[in-house]
Amino acid sequence: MSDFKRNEAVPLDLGWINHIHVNKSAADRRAASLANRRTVKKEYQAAWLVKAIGLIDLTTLSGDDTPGRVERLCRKALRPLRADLVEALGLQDYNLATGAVCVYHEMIKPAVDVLQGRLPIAAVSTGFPAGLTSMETKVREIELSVAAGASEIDIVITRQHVLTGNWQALYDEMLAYRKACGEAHVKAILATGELVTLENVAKASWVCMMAGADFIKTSTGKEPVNATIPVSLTMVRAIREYHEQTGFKIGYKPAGGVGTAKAALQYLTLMKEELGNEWLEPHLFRIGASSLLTDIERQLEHYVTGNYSAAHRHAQP
Ligand SMILES: O=C[C@H](O)COP(=O)(O)O
Repeated sequence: MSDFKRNEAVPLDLGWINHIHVNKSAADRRAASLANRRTVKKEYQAAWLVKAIGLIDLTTLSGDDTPGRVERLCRKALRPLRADLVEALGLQDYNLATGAVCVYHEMIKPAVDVLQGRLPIAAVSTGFPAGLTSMETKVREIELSVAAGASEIDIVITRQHVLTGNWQALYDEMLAYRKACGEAHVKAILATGELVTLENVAKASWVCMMAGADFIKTSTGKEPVNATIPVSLTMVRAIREYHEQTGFKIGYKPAGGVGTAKAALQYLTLMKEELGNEWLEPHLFRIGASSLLTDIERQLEHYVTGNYSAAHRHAQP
């Protein structure tokens, strides 16, 4: 991470944005092939699942969240696996924890109380999940979340800017959010399930990166369709090309509906194949998920009790 240079806004190039084209059937074919990949050999899958734990933004974003639930989530984030599993996997000397926790603004304080700086806190701001409060309210929400102790802010973009092709408005919005975040890293949630086409997903990815987003993230988890492999392929290829053109490395966060070890392995494989090992670290890759850790723990338990092959019959990356 030593040569890591945080993204900075670059001028919006509308000529470039308007010419972006995505070959949907090629993306679909590539996505279908990913399910059969053998990049990660079976014997390494347990190690990859342990790695995946460190990439999770362990999330609770429910209307009935309470301080008690968030405190429990944070304790789980600090000790993601049961002690017997840690011992069986030989991980006693490894400081295993999730990448971060992700909560609503009102739940930052209980998270701060438990984590005490040991893990980053990501807060969803800007009128999550629809993002349809006033711009003034959204910017203020970011400022309050940063002041409360969030070091990462997951913003939601205004979907109508994409749906009406108003790229300048999206760029200006993202610039304002990035400025309000200050030193806190900003993840731009595109809500891809509401953007209709992969072309829109690609264009929105580019505009948000050009306006200074540190990460681009698929979904809030509240849209009818959340993270998918074709959408992810489109976004990580935009990240790859943005890096080639500007030298800035942007992180990627699939989120919403990523609930199985099998899905996590597919996303790790995708990142490795499209962007390389460097993008398998928490400063460039997170998986936003509320239930994934439970399934990973279950699969690792099968692994240490010898039932791993059976458990992973359908989980080949
Ligand atoms: O940002 C994270 C998502 O809201 C989590 O979605 P999930 O509950 O489907 O895992």
